[in-house]
Amino acid sequence: MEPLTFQAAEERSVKLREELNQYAYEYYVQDQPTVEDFVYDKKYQELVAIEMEYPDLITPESPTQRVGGKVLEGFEKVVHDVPLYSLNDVFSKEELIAFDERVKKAVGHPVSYCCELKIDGLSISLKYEEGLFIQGATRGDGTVGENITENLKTVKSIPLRLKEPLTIEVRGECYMPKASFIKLNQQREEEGKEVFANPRNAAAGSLRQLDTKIAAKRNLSTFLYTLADFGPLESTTQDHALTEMSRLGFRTNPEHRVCKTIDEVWEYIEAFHKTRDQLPYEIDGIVIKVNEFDVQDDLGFTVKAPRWATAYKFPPEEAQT
Ligand SMILES: NC(=O)c1cc2c(N)ncc(C(N)=O)c2s1
Repeated sequence: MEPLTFQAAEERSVKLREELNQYAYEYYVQDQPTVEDFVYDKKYQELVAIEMEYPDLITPESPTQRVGGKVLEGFEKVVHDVPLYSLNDVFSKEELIAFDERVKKAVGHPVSYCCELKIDGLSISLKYEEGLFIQGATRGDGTVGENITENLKTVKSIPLRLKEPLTIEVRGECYMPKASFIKLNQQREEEGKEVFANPRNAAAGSLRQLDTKIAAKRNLSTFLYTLADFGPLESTTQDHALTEMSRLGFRTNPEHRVCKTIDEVWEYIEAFHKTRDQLPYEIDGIVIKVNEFDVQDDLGFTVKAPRWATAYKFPPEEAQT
């Protein structure tokens, strides 16, 4: 086939990138692929060939930028503009009711709660400038984390460009699905390497790799759940913020639910305590947040944790006898 002129190559690369990023969004974010792998692979190879012929055509959101390949000397430190808070845990229904009583007493009226699964992964913070992914960092101590942007670029569910050119910052969890964890440990056993104790350690170990090619192969995924810098977004509740993050292209957890009473919260907790083994990812509890952001602002924070949220922790799994 005759090599394309620059003009033709530019037009073709724009179209290929749009198609490939849409396919990847359907597969990795919506879990609803619409094309077979071979369709994706064929178009991907065509884009690689065009970008090799005309490297100036490469853009930051090109899917070819997700394969990793840099070997970093180390991770730079990142100071979080908005600190990542930690949560006060509760371990019983009684403690949960006491949390609700404290909230109602402080606020003076009943509130609704947004309940979300507590994903057993690694907290991450993602920064976007005019829609472009510019920085990804670990939680660290909540104020200072590590810059792991290069590794996070290889995580296919993290959008390299948002569906709107917004300047925002979001937080969430990077995790390894149970199936990937089992496969990875089988491989490591065959290679005589030490196996990971659990998916959380496997995800953390993958994101701490200085060779980004290794992270790219670890099939990590994400659920985003906090708007840290709203930019121009005007969500007034946590539930709406999740909808907005999903609209912008982030992967959010579909199991969240707004509960009007603490009894409803307890029903939600019991339901997932029973069924969590059927989830394709590990959870270690439920996060309960006052849904309305103005009420969150009224309640504020203690030294380290929000007064408007708590984490109900499941008892450690009964040892599988
Ligand atoms: N430490 C924290 O603040 C949180 C930790 C987590 C976690 N591991 N999974 C989900 C959520 C959530 N949906 O809010 C939070 S919030």
